[in-house]
Amino acid sequence: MTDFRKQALDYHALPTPGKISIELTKPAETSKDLALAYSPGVAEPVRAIAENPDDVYKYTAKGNLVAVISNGTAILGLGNLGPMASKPVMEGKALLFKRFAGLDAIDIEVTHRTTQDFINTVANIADSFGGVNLEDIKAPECFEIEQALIARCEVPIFHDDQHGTAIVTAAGLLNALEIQGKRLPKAKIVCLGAGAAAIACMELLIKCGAQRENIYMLDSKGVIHTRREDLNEYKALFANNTDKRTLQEVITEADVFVGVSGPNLLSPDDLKLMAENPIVFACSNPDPEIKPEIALAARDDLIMATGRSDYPNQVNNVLCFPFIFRGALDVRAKAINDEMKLAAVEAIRQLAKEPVPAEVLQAAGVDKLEFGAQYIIPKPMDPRLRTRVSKAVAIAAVSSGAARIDLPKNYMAES
Ligand SMILES: O=C([O-])CC(=O)C(=O)O
Ligand SMILES: [Mg+2]
Repeated sequence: MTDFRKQALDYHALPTPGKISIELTKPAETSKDLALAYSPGVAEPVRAIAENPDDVYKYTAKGNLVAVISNGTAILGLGNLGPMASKPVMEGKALLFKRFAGLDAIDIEVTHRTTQDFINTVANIADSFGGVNLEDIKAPECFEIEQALIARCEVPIFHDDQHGTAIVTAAGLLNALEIQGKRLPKAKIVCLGAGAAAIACMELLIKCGAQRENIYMLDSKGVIHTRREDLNEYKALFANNTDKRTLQEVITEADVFVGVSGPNLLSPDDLKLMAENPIVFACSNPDPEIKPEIALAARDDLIMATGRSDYPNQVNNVLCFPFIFRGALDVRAKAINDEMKLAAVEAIRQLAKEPVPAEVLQAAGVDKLEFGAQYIIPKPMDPRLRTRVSKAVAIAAVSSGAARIDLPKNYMAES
């Protein structure tokens, strides 16, 4: 067993199995405490909520609680490994919600027969939470699931692998293009992968100014083009009217490569075909489409990002999901809409242009971080993400009509 593998397994196993637990927020020591916490005192908030449903936010933990729900059908870039194998990732998301946004999160892994079964399960429990983060659910079912749940639920439903990934990709890519002296409306973009993250990333890039006809998406069968007859309705939106069929043909003179597929699918020779000053986001987790050291050896005019914590430029939905939920829950948003997503893109993007505090440099283990090829996007442990992104999202929720309450006083004021 490699050293790192053992460390990772020990981290999860010792001293207590798993990464999360539940703690109490009220005293529960004396008979008096128990009389308040449980019978008979608990009857009082029961009656209050029965009379006024919004009181659930006043008397329970709902307003600070997120459900992280998966069926394990697309765990990271590892594939369909089942609900229980997804549990470490879902606990990991709960850890990140708590660590970065102070939100309590609980993982729920659903075993189901039909897609409708999964939808019913989630819809029937969604009200217990302030919001639902759907995670690692395979395409194309994930699209139908998210749409059905948004229609049925009163709390925000957010498929992280679609929108979290898309928001962070858009923020990083807009900055990388700026550094490379390029513009999104002109950029030729190759997207390797046609799953949840791919479709959502490209749709959001189009909302940010990319041209649909400049996008070449590839699935396991090659370029998605208008003459293919095997496309589902989501892939069909990206069918390009082209006679190019291979990765090598479409990546020639491309400005941007976005990989949301699997490990080692981009070769140094492919990379050499790209236009000058290219941008490569190799975001498959845990193993990118090309390793940064290999990519940078092939091209020195490259801006390179991965989904991982151990290289510069981590384009990973961790920069988004804790904060978009923080902002949404703090104004009791009914949904997470496009206005809120675009506000998150802009807030993440702008933060990378500001001087980096010493504590962030220390946590990142580097002496310097300055907006440029090695620093296109903030670090996950930057505490300003919480204030900036959550605030931008909450304001957008209020102004777009998704919020059920106004911004709290002095919301996310920075000290
Ligand atoms: O977990 C991560 O690092 C990012 C993510 O959502 C995925 O790859 O599915
Ligand atoms: Mg995921």
